[in-house]
Amino acid sequence: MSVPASPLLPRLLRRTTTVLSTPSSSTAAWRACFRRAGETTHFQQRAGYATQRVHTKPQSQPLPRSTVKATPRPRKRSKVRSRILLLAGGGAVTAGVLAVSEDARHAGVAVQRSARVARTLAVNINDYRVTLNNDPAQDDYQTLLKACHKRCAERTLVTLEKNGSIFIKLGQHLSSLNYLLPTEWCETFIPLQDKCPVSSFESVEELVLKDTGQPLSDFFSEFESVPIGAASLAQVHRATVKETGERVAVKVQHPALDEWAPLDLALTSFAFDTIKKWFPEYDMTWLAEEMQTSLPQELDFNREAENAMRAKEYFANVKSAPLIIPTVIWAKRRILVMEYVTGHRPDDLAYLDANHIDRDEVSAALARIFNEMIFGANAPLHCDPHGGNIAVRHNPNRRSPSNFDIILYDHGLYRSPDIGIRRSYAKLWLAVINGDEKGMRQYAKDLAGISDEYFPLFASAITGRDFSVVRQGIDVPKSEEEKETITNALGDGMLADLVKLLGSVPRVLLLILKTNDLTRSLDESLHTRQGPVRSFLILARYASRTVYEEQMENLQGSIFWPPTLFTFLGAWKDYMKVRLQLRFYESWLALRGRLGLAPVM
Ligand SMILES: Nc1ncnc2c1ncn2[C@@H]1O[C@H](COP(=O)(O)OP(=O)(O)OP(=O)(O)O)[C@@H](O)[C@H]1O
Repeated sequence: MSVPASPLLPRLLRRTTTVLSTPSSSTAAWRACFRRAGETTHFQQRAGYATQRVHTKPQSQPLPRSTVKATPRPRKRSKVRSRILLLAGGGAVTAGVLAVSEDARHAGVAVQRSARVARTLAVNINDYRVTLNNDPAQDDYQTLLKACHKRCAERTLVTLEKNGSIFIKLGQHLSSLNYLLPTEWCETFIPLQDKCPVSSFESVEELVLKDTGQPLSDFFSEFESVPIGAASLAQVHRATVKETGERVAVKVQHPALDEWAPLDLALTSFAFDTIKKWFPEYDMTWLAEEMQTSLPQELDFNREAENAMRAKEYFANVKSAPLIIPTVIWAKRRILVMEYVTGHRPDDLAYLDANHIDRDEVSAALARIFNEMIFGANAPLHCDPHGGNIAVRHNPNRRSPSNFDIILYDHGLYRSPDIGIRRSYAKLWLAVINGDEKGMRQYAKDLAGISDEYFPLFASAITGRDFSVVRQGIDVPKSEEEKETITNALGDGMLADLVKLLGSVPRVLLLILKTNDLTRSLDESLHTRQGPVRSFLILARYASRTVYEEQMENLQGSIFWPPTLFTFLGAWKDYMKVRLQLRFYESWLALRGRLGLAPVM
C-alpha cells in the first residue's frame, strides 16, 4: 500500500471548526430555527423575556348528583334512556372510527416514510452503478463521479428532511463524517445542522402531563414558552421551580420521537445493509449499529441524569480541570430538570477578551478535561463533545489566568473505555511522540488489531499528519505541501480503505478520536498564541501518567514487590523524563508566545 496522507483528523478538525463557527448550535443556527418556527429568537428573548406564566386552569364542576335524581318521570325515562343509549352508541362508534383512523393514519405515514427511503436508495444505487461502470482511466471520470455524489446527496437530503425526526440527527451525523464521506455529501447535508425542530409549547405541556400525570403548573411558577436551545432530539426551556423559586433548565424531548424512532432506526439499518449488499467495499453498517445502540440511550433522560451526576462526582476530585456540570434536580424518561448554568461558546472570542480570559488557558483546560476523560481510570467519556455542548463562564473568584469555568451540557451519550484500551492508546501516543515506528505498529495492533498494511493510514488518521511526517516525529511544522496532500487524500482512492479501517476499529476508539480531535480543533478556533502543540503536550502528559500507573501496578503484582529501589527508580525515571521533556517544551512554547512568534504547527 502506498504511503497515504492523513485524511481523518485534519478534515475532522476543519469540520469541528465549522461546527463551532457556523451551523449547528451557533447563533445563526438558533436564529434560523426560531425564524422558521415563527417565534422570537433566544436573543430577542434575552432582550425582553418572553415568559409564559403558568396559570392553573379552573376545574370544570360536575353536576350535583341531586340534580340528576330530581327528575323521576316514568314515561319520559325510556325516552331519556334511549337518547342516552343513542348518544353512547354514537360516541362509541365515533371513538372506534377515530381509533381505527388513528391507526390507519399511523400506518399510512409509516408506509410513506418507508417508501421514501426505499425509493431514494434504489435511485441512488442505480445512479452509482451506472457512473462506476465508466472507465476510471477516462479523463472525465472524476467529474462524473463528483456529479453523481452530488445528485445522490441531494436526493437523500430531500428524504431526510421530509422524514424528519431521527433522520435529521442521522444527516447531521453524516455531514460531520467529512473524513469519510465525499465532500459533496457532507456539504449538501450542512443545511441539516440548522434544522432544529421546535416543538410547540402546547405539545410540551401535553408531554409533561402525560409523563408525570401533573400539569406544568404543578412544578413551575414560570416556564418560558420559547426554548433557549433546540436540537434534533430535544429542546431546553428556562423555568422557575414552584416550591423553591430556583431558576432551572428543563430539557424536553420532541414528542414526535416516540412515535417514529423504532421505525426510523429499522429503516436506517435497512438502508446501510442494502448499500453493503450492492457495494461491499463501502460497508458502513457499523454506523447504523452505533445508532441502534446509542439512540435509545440518548432518548432516556433518566440515563442522561445518571451520566451527568457520575461525571460531576468524578470531576469534583480533579482539581486541574475547572469543570461545571449542572446538577440534575429530577428526571423522567423524556423530561430533565437541571440547575440553570449559563456561559458563552468557547469560540466567542469577544467575550473571552472582554473578560480577560486567556484563550490559551481555555484551550489547555479543555485539553485537560477531555484527556482526563480519555485516560483517567474509570473516567466517564462524554461522547458528543461539540462546541454547542461546551460553554465558558468568567469566574472572578479564581485567580488569573484561571479566571473561568468550563460548563459541559448534554450527557446523553457516555462510554467508559476499558483500561486496556486506555493503556494501549497511551502507549501508542508516546511511541508517536518518540518517533518510535516499531512501537507505534505494535500498539496499533494491540489497540485495534491494525495490520501492517493499514498501519500508515491509521497513524495518519490519529495524528492528523502525513505518514512520512509521523515517521520523523510530529513536532515538525505542517508545510503547505503536507496540507495539500492531506486535502487530496480521499480523492486518491483512500476512501474504501478508510471505510474498512474505521469499520474494523473498536467503536469506543472512534469516540476517543472524536474527542481528541475536538480539543485540537478548539485551538484553531481559539487562535491561541501557542498553537495546537500545547494540547498535544497535555495529551502526552496524560499518556505518560497512564503508562506510569500501569508500570506501578505491574510492579505491585510481581514477585519483586515491594520493589527494590532500583526497579522503582527505573519506572519513575521514565515517567519523569517525559514530564521534564514536556515541561521544557511547554516553557519554550510559552516563551515563543510571549515573544509574539508564530504558533507551532
Ligand atoms: N442546565 C442548563 N443551563 C443552561 N442552559 C442549558 C442547560 N442545559 C442545556 N442548556 C442549553 O440548551 C442547549 C441544548 O442542550 P443540550 O445540548 O443538552 O440538548 P440536546 O438536544 O442534547 O442537543 P445536541 O444533541 O445537539 O447536543 C445547550 O447548548 C445549552 O445552550
